[in-house]
Formats: sequence, structure tokens, C-alpha cells
Amino acid sequence: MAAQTPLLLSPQALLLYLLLIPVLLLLRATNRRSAGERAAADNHGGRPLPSPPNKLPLIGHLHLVGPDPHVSLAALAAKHGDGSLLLLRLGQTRALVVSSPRAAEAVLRTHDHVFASRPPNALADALLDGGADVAFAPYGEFWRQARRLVITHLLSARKVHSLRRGREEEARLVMAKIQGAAAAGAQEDQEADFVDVLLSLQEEYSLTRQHTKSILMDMFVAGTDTSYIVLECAMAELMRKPNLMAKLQAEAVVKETLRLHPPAPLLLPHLSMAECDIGGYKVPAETRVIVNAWALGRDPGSWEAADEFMPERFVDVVSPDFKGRDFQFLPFGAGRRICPGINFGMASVEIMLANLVYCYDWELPDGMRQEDLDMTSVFGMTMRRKEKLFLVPRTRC
Ligand code: HEM
Repeated sequence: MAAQTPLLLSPQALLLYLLLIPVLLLLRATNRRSAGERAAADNHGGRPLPSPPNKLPLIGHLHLVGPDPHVSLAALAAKHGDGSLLLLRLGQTRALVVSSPRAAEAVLRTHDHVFASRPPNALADALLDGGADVAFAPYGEFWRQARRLVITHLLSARKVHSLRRGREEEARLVMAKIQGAAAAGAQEDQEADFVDVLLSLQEEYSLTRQHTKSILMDMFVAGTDTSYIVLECAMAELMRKPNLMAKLQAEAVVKETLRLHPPAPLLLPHLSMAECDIGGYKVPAETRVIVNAWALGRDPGSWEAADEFMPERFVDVVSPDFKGRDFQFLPFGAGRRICPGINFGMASVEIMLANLVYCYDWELPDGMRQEDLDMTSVFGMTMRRKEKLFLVPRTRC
């Protein structure tokens, strides 16, 4: 009688069991291996890198990484790491998290040649034709050529200087918009300028149409979002400390904003191309490396009052360099993969910030207090403010 047939013997249940048995066996086998064996396997027999204990089958440590990965990775590194390095399994991927200036220096300077590649990235593959750009290209001849092109012809100090008029015009247009005036006028089109340059170099660099498109996309995506994020965070921090507005030094404010709110808090992922010894640990080839620039910038061991917004720390003293020489401050990364757009980005943000603060007094909207300003951020390709910043301008000039 059907009603008396035990449920476990139904054909569906049997099928389910048959499908589950290999998975259950795999889980048992994984769990039976001692922590030491697992660590040794992850470290190719070397001294085991510190790693959180509660690794789950299949997903590894993914469940420990929260919606703000830079924050949860910093907390994990503090709890389970040795203060510098932490090994995670993110699904099938082995990832080394770097959270101290010393370890960052080892990875991005001492052994930069080993860690200068990029892991495959499905999003970049779809958008940029699998590494036909600079930012996501694996280390190799194509990347070297594309980076040389970008540094020499698009982002050199001379080029950035020559685009000064364009930036001034851009700032003027924004001020005019704020004033409510019609934002008309001759605008120097920087993107078109980049297109012209790239088209003129197609032969010299053997650029295909796809290369040209991908490099332009790099310039556009890497350039606009980051600069805008820094500007918005700088204005939000200044609203919380309005006394700083008056004695503003745009450069110091921008540096301090980059320290507390780096738009790329985990840089871009690096990939090791060979086995390498870092601080006595063996890091295997093909390990993803995540440098937590956000944690470095807030490390109380490197910075006094690390969580305080204090632009004055960058004024009139020998302050940390942000171009990849001081490893407690890496908003642009360091080494071979350092951002090639530093001068371009800094020039764009500084001129806009100086104009905003010089031409206007800024107030919070009616009824809003400084302490109501929500400084939380959301993590994505870049880290941006969760809440849009709304301010009221009062004309000064
Ligand atoms: C404040 C503004 C900016 C910040 C904070 C910033 C930050 C960064 C960071 C953290 C990286 C990754 C470094 C690494 O992997 O070690 C990077 C790479 C890159 N950035 Fe920027 N960036 C900014 C502006 C720009 C601008 C204006 C451009 C170009 C117009 C640009 C183009 C690039 C490119 C092409 C790469 C990839 C370099 C490579 O892989 O060789 N960035 N940037």
C-alpha cells in the first residue's frame, strides 16, 4: 500500500540520497583533515599562514566577509592574522590579505615583480574584452605597452598641465551651475582629446579598435568615479568641521580624505606569478593578494588619532607620501601597478574643491545638524558614500 511505504524508500528520496552521498562524503573527508593538514596544503608545505578556523566546505571563508569587505577583512586580520598577513579561502580562490605597512612593502616593493599580475575578472572580461585594457590586464607585454602608452601620451605631467584650461573651464561651469546661471559655453572636451591621441597612436602601438575602446573606458571609469568620490567625502568631512573651511589647504584636505576614505579601499586585486617567501611564509603562485589600504590608513600604530579627520597632519611637516613610497598610506597603490592617474586625479579634485570652498559658504539643509551627516559608505567597484550629500550654497564671490 502506497500509504505504508516509508518515505525514505520513495524513488525521489532515493535519487536525492544518491545525489547527496558524494557531497556528504566530500564534506566528511574535508572535515576529517586536521587544521594543520589543511593549512599545510594551502601553504605548499611551508610555515602555515594564519587563517580563520571556521572554514566551510565549498564556500571556505566567504561567510565571514560582510557587506563592507574592507571593514570585515580588517577585523578578521586583527583577530586571526599575525598583524600583517591572513590567508582566506573565498570559494575556490586562495586570497592573501595584507594589512600592515611592512607586509604591503614586501608585496608591493620587495617582491613587486612577483605580485604584479591581475586575476581573471568576469566583469572586466565582459566590459573590456578580457584584459584589453590596462587595469585588468595580466602582467605581460600587452599590459607593459598599454601602460606605457597611457603614461606617456594621456596622463603625463605635461599632458595633465596642458589640460589645465579644461579643468578651469569645468570648475567654472560647475560654479555657474551652482549659481543657477545657464551652464553654456565652450567646453574643452577631454574625452575627445584622449580619443584623438589614441587614434593617432593606433599604428605605433598596434592598437585594435577594441584596445582603443578598452583603454578609453579605463580612463573614463578609473578617472571620473574616484575623483567624484573624493570630492564628495571631502565636502562631507568639511561640513563636520566647518572651522577648517576657512583655513583650507585643498591639497591637505584631499590627502586626509584619501587616508580616511580611499575610493578603492582594497586597491585592485593583485595575483602572484610564482611562489614567494613573505616574512617566512611561503605564498604559492596564483594567490590573489588583497591589500587593505583602508586599514593601513586607519592603523593607530601609524597614525595619531587615526579615525579623526585632521588635514593639518599634512601641512607644514614632513608628512607621509601618497605616491607609493610610504606603505601606511596607499590610496593609489604602489609598485608596478600603481595608479598612473595620480596627477590627473589630484589636479581635478583640488581645483574643484578649492573653487567650491572659495566661492561659497556651505550650509546643511534646514533642520540638519553636523552629527546627522551619515558617513557610512557602500562597497562596490569603488567605495562611495551611502547617502548623497545635499548642501546649500551661500554666494561669497
Ligand atoms: C583620486 C583619484 C584616484 C584614485 C584614488 C585612484 C586609485 C587607484 C588604485 C588604488 C589603483 C590600483 C592600484 C593597484 O592595483 O595597486 C588604480 C589603478 C589605476 N588607475 Fe587610478 N585612481 C584615481 C584616479 C585615476 C585617474 C584620473 C585615472 C585616469 C584617467 C586612473 C587610471 C588608473 C588605471 C589605468 C589603473 C590601472 C593601473 C594598472 O593596472 O597598471 N586613476 N587607481
